[in-house]
Amino acid sequence: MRLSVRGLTYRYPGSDTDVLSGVELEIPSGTTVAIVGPSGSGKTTLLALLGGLLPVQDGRIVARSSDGSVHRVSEVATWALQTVSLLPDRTTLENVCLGAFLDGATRAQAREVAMERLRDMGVEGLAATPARFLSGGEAQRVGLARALASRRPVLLADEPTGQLDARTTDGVLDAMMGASRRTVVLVTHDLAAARRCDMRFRLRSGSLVAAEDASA
Ligand SMILES: Nc1ncnc2c1ncn2[C@@H]1O[C@H](COP(=O)(O)OP(=O)(O)OP(=O)(O)O)[C@@H](O)[C@H]1O
Repeated sequence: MRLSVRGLTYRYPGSDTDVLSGVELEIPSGTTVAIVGPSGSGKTTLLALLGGLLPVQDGRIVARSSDGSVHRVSEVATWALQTVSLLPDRTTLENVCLGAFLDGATRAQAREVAMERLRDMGVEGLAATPARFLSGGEAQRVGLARALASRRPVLLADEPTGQLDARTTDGVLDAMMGASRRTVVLVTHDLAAARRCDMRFRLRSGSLVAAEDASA
């Protein structure tokens, strides 16, 4: 799924400045893209606009599949958010099954794919644990497993490794960027994660600039 962003400008209601001004972005199908930039530069806002959580005020966002058909990103994307919202009284496995139910999987299919994604994230031992007992980092990995349990071709991820140590982050990124060849938009402060992406952009003064090296 190819994503195109043209002239995207956004201002929060009541504010007198644009958070984003004229953002241009072209993401070929199956490409992983990191969006970096200082705190408050508008990264989460851009992701929210991409996924339809905020209404587009000015500009255009299009998702196009290889046959040329056009989609709303919200219909083809799955999310991994900074603050993971799991159902606290349901088990880890049940929470991850929800990702597969999004695609219309049967209960048996959902359980199979959910167990695979939990293994990818190294948390399969927690399958039967109610989500309310998980640590922050465990919950984050379960949230990512839930996102990846869906076959939707676009993954929008906001700091999905923010609560993980470096070694765990590596394994999680392997799974996230692995075989499925999704189009991934990753908002991150984690330079190691940004460097693993095919392309990197920095938000500066409301616009995106190519970031060869994600360090500055
Ligand atoms: N609902 C809102 N109403 C008004 N202003 C907002 C709202 N949400 C965010 N902002 C402002 O928009 C700007 C961009 O915020 P955003 O969360 O997109 O930045 P960010 O780059 O993701 O930051 P961080 O790295 O700290 O998560 C900030 O100045 C923030 O205060």
